[in-house]
Amino acid sequence: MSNRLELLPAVDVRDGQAVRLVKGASGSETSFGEPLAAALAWQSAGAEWLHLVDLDAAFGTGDNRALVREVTERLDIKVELSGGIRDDATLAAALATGCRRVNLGTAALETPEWVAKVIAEHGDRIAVGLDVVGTTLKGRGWTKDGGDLFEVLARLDAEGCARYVVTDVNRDGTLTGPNLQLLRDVCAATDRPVVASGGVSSLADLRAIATLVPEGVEGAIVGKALYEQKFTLEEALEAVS
Ligand SMILES: O=C(O)c1ccccc1NCC(=O)[C@H](O)[C@H](O)COP(=O)(O)O
Repeated sequence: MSNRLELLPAVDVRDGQAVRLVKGASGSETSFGEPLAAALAWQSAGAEWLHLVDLDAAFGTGDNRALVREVTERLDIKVELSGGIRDDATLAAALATGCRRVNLGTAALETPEWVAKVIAEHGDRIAVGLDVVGTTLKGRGWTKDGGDLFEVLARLDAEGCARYVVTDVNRDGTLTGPNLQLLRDVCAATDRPVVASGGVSSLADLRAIATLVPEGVEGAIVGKALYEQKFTLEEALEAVS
């Protein structure tokens, strides 16, 4: 494991547009234009990863599959793909985009046998998104309760899950800072790498997350702070280098 925090700028897509939500709530979108333009801008700024979310697929309001495939194909950097990947067909379509890995969320809560099977088949191309309010997991676009964080984490660890993307839903898109205690608690409960998501507002937040690399935090997803120009991606990469 590297001792440098990886940064994953986020492009969340709703109805063909790059958007930011507040606490993941459907209807709270602010639009930031073309997803491909945003992704190419992060790549030019030095990103090694893109976190790409199909929000329509996550919410069950359609999908942006063609656009997600186009973005993934046009980039040279690694892509982590999230949103609505819940069965063989959606997983096959997601992996066929050429993304480096996918995040499963709802499926880990609702169809655990299938998730165990695809973890066994695809190894570290599968990550699980642990999206929580308190210690209650959220599925179906973060709208439905789905069990206890630490019980599900223990089960996924036993099944060989390679990596977790941990989001405090109440911080997501709020620019109120990451939930560092949640990240510490998850790292204490698993030996798998953790990607932090939600709430980053400043370079100080990124430096604070970087102090958790020795505990198991591997990366941090950054969305709204970049779109609202709280700092540039170049500054962020410098801050964690
Ligand atoms: O990732 C999902 O599947 C998802 C589902 C429903 C609502 C939101 C979802 N993801 C949001 C993100 O991954 C954000 O891009 C990320 O947490 C960045 O948050 P922030 O830096 O606070 O804008």
